[in-house]
Amino acid sequence: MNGRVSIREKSIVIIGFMGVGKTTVGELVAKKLYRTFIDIDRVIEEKFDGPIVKVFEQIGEQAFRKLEKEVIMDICTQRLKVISLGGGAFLQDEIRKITLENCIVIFLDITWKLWKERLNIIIDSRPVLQGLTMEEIEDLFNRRKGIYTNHHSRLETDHLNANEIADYIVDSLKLSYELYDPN
Ligand SMILES: Nc1ncnc2c1ncn2[C@@H]1O[C@H](COP(=O)(O)OP(=O)(O)OP(=O)(O)O)[C@@H](O)[C@H]1O
Ligand SMILES: O=C(O)C1=C[C@@H](O)[C@@H](O)[C@H](O)C1
Ligand SMILES: [Mg+2]
Repeated sequence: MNGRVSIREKSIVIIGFMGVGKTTVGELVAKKLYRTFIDIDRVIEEKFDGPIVKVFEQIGEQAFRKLEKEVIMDICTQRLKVISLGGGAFLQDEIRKITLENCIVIFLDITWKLWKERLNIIIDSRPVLQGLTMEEIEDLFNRRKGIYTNHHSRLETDHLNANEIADYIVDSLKLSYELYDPN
């Protein structure tokens, strides 16, 4: 894919911290835009026929990151998809570069105050959080902010439900299509 792809055809990539709602919102955005939804964690889970926690146990984080990169490099050059990344994908330069070049990258942001209320429902399925103290998780949350600073669009999600976030994304995309590709 090259720079001449119409903005209307570019795949949408959703980034942000673990549990912010990338998978939930991505699926809704895809439905609203009649596009295919791809969740990178799910692709990896299907390859391993088991949850991400098991994948980490079997191959370790380093091999997971390598696989995550390969899957994203392959998928993000496709058009007309909605793609939700894993929360750590943007740690890798090559992933940041290829998605920013080829896709519309949307950063779902959340404050620590709201995010920490969600910890209980996600901790069992997020190996990176397991065994950390609350202070260590907050530190990770703050350090990870830096990797998401490269994006095309940022949305503050505090106090919005997933459907409201998806509607906001769809509306802002339609506006940018009209602005940048009026035909
Ligand atoms: N806007 C929201 N308000 C409240 N809860 C939400 C919202 N969005 C998602 N959730 C809930 O938060 C949890 C995590 O959501 P989800 O799995 O979509 O996060 P994620 O960003 O894809 O995480 P990961 O980076 O680990 O893949 C789910 O239980 C989901 O129902
Ligand atoms: O933020 C992270 O490092 C991760 C987030 C999840 O989406 C999974 O990709 C995995 O649990 C690692
Ligand atoms: Mg997810």
